Amino acid sequence: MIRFEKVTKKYAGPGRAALDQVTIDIDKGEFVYLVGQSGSGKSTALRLVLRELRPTTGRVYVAGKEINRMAGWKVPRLRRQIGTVFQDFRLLPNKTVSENVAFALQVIGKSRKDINRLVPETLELVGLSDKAARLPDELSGGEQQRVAVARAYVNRPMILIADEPTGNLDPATSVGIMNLLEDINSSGTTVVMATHDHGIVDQFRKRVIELEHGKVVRDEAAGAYGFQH
Ligand SMILES: Nc1ncnc2c1ncn2[C@@H]1O[C@H](COP(=O)(O)OP(=O)(O)OP(=O)(O)O)[C@@H](O)[C@H]1O
Repeated sequence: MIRFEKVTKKYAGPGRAALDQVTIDIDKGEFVYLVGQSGSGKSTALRLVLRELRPTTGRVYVAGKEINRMAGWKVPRLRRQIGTVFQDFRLLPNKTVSENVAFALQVIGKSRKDINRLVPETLELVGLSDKAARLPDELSGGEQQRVAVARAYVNRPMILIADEPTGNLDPATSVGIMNLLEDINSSGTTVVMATHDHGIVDQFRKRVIELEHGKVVRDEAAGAYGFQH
């Protein structure tokens, strides 16, 4: 589903490559943690999958297509198949919960009929049916992140990318978000999650890919957060 083939990404300016000859293969339906210290290259890897960046050398494949070569007009279609969740939620403050989730479908031209079916169904899935008419600032952090997950998943993407999704949440709330991500993963969506959250990685064992200075130093099925921590 996602393949990095000897991917090197060097940003402009001096300094070492953010990713250095990285080869990774992630199958459909996997749940993978990307771990590593700040600056190790996790966000760069995620941005390459979204084609927000292109590799300096090497190839990135998503669903069998080499996305660096993909024509620009096809990129929105690629991104439509990838849901994203971030540490800071990124909800639209003036839209209700329901409108935030609906907006993700409106911008890709879904019909009113589909929107009216998918939004309540997805809010139910994340346990927020009763908060549909609230504004984001009337919700707890955990609830806001549930809205963000609903928004990422409402189009049933083949891949869900989560960059530090539990970074702003307390441990109990984080467990709730992980349960949701696991449910989404069970439906067949491939989940790639960059995280510093030792507790979560150790509790919800999944494949762990560890980066250090832009290189893969560990790739372990059902791994712990790290040996050194
Ligand atoms: N837009 C950019 N321009 C130049 N250098 C960048 C840019 N983005 C990231 N870098 C550098 O690339 C390296 C990898 O950064 P990246 O953000 O991928 O790491 P990370 O593992 O996601 O870190 P964090 O856990 O802090 O989010 C770092 O040295 C960083 O300073």
